[in-house]
Amino acid sequence: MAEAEPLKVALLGAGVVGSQVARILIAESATLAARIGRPLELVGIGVRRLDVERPGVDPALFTTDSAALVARGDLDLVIEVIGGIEPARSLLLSAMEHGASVVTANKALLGSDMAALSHCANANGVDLYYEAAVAGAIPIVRPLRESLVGDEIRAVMGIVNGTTNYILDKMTTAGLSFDVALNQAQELGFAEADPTADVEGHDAAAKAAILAGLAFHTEVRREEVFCEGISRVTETDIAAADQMGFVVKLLAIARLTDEPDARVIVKVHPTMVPKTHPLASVSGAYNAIFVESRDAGQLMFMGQGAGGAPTASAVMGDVVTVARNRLRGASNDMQTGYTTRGVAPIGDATARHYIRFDVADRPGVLAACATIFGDHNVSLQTVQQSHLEGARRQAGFEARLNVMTHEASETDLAAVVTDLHLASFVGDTIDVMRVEGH
Ligand SMILES: NC(=O)c1ccc[n+]([C@@H]2O[C@H](COP(=O)([O-])OP(=O)(O)OC[C@H]3O[C@@H](n4cnc5c(N)ncnc54)[C@H](O)[C@@H]3O)[C@@H](O)[C@H]2O)c1
Ligand SMILES: N[C@@H](CCO)C(=O)O
Ligand code: NA
Repeated sequence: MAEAEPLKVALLGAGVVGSQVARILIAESATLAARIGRPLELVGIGVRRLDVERPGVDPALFTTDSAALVARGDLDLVIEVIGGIEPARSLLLSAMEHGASVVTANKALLGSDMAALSHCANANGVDLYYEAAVAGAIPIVRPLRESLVGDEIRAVMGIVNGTTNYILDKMTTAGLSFDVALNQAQELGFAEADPTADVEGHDAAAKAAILAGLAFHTEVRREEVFCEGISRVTETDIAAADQMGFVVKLLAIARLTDEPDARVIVKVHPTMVPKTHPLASVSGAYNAIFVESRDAGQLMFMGQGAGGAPTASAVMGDVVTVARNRLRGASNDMQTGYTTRGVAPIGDATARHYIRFDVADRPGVLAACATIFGDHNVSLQTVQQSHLEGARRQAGFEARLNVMTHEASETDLAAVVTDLHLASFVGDTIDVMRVEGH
């Protein structure tokens, strides 16, 4: 009978996440059928190589021809866990054009091309779900897209990369060097094979683009996200932050500018966060997203942002929802409510800033430094001076200044740093870190 027909599912990719998705689809088929109201039938798994042992899965399901698999024309659902831009992009567009709904964990693809994918989903009346693409198992895409859609998001600040959080946490709490902490993250399997995407913030920036788009109902592309990773964060930065009551976290931040036609500020950078802030206590490879909205106030979402099974949990939540939609003959319109807010250049972003530099210890120097800040409209909150001894001291620069500013724009702050560099009474090294949270 037509009602008893299973929903046909294809899986693309059988790596860390895909193998866990396959396991759940097979082992939990009865439970899934009960929750959906119809069985799911896994009809094919697209892989790159057939000569790999994949226990527990019928070998007849595997194919290296993913393009033919998604173009069968009778699929209800395609799950993409290959990663990267191509061939994932072409495969998903083809799947949707052939009438299948899509579930993907691919933040790189969504970060670069959300508009084309959501347009294709709408044009074909199918679903595009991607909970696993941001912060793995943590429900954050659907809370922003559905639960909070009647509210007004003010800001989203998140720890969305497990590898960098692990590195910064171990440098802070165990005194490990950057390299040792990174090696540990690689051994534990959080880091990418080439950890540049983690360390330089590119992975977090793709997730920031997705979060900003969801929070502010607009399209934000990865290239528009200001991105600075953690490779230049030193043990001195972490120790100085600690002394002042802060921890250093790599944050993805999205908020609106304070102007009538508000634009989106979206950025990823190492950030000093007060130890009392909810994000400060997120340790190890955990992820967390802190949301501030008009009516709900402050919300915190925390959990495992990486790993095969946690990420598969988010994929399967989407699979069940999309399957239910399919049975109702409905799809979730991705573009309704989309506005066309611009993304503001990073120079317009404001934050408090921490600045550390060495100066000559003689009369008038502190006043001259204060004048440089004042000349560029940067107001000082606190200034601490300490005397440098021995190896910490550069010839002629005997005092270290730790300065905390009030809120200042990146443009004004950059002008301050340029002028400090030009001043004969300031040493060569000027370290700056942005500060967020209260
Ligand atoms: N691993 C995680 O913790 C995690 C967390 C969140 C999101 N993701 C995302 O999930 C996706 C998969 O990640 P992963 O960790 O499982 O990666 P992975 O490298 O372990 O698996 C990807 C698999 O896809 C296969 N593949 C490559 N080209 C293919 C093709 N043309 N057709 C079919 N298969 C092909 C590869 O051989 C590999 O086995 C990525 O988009 C990743 O960003 C991963
Ligand atoms: N390498 C990523 C995997 C999850 O996206 C991380 O460390 O968070
Ligand atoms: Na998620």
